[in-house]
Amino acid sequence: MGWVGAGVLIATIGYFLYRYPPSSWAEPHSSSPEPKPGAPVAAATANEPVQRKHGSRTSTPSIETEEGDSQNTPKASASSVPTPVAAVPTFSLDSGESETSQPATMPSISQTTNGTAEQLSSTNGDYGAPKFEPPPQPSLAPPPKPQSSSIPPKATTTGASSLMPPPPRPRPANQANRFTPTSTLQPPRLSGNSLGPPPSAAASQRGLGPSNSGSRLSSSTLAPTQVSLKKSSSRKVILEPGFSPLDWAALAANPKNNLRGKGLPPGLLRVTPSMLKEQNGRKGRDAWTSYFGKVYNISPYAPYHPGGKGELLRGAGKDSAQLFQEIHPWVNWEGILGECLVGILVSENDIQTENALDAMD
Ligand code: HEM
Repeated sequence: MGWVGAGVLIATIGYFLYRYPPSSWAEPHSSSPEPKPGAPVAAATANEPVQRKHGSRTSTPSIETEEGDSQNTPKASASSVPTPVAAVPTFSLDSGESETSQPATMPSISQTTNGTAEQLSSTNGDYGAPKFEPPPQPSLAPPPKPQSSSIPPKATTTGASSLMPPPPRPRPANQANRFTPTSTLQPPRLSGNSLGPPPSAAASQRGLGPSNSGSRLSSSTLAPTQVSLKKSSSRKVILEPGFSPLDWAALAANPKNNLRGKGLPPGLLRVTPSMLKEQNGRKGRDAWTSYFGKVYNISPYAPYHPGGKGELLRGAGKDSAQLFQEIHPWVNWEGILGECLVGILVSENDIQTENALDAMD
């Protein structure tokens, strides 16, 4: 296949040389719009951007690109080979000094370069935009030459296929759609530069704190205000040394301490409401309280109560379930006062019947 392709290539080249002898190539740079490839010209003018973008898909565009710059020429010539008729004229321009044959296409380019904005606008909407006159080659000539004025045209014309993307970037948003890769690349950069994420994170923190400056925010985040608020709202008391929760745990862990109280018989007592009422912590008596049918001696725990002795004794001689649940339902009552269990709460009638039964015996 390689030999066949080479043969075809050679044949096409010979055909081009025969049809477009080198003498015609020698024409000066002057923009002489030859009407040879009328159809290609139109396509070139209108479709310049498209051709460069899409590359070799459209035969006409590929041809023009090849002509435009020697850089892309080799491949272009090969690709154009398949289309013998239309592609031929444009090729001749590519190989040598494309100025002669391609002027028609080039003029359109030059105009576009002059008014890049116009090109962009037209290209943005539809590529079938009106055909521009052919002052193209001038634009081609400038690119190779380092002329100041030629600089803008260079980008559009010579590098058209490759360089086209850059010019469109800044101006029209429509082009961004075309050059999806470039456009996509830019947005991400912008987003990264915009520091969207960092601000958002910081914003969240700021949101938590007051609307102050960063430094203030940091200090505020330390939450002196919140802490102070908790302190002010907190009803905890400063416990005396040796009365911490750990100290209480150590005390309760030893059964010899007899946290139930002195002078009580072993086993659970039947405590009537009247009996409970008498155990209010006054006159040297221990303070008892009931909690869901059980009676506890809370006097030993009073100095260890984080809420203070006074608060704890609010439940002395009565049921403390409501107070307890209102203030700190998360506290494990049984875990703390398990060793202080005195008995179970019974009604007065139960005690009377029991006493009657005992008397009968
Ligand atoms: C029955 C009447 C009681 C009252 C009126 C009472 C009241 C209080 C109060 C006002 C506080 C401070 C809450 C705070 O500002 O954070 C507190 C804390 C506490 N109380 Fe009581 N209390 C009672 C019974 C008990 C009992 C029987 C126990 C043990 C079983 C107990 C264990 C605690 C504990 C562990 C804390 C600390 C809670 C915490 O740090 O989150 N209290 N109590």
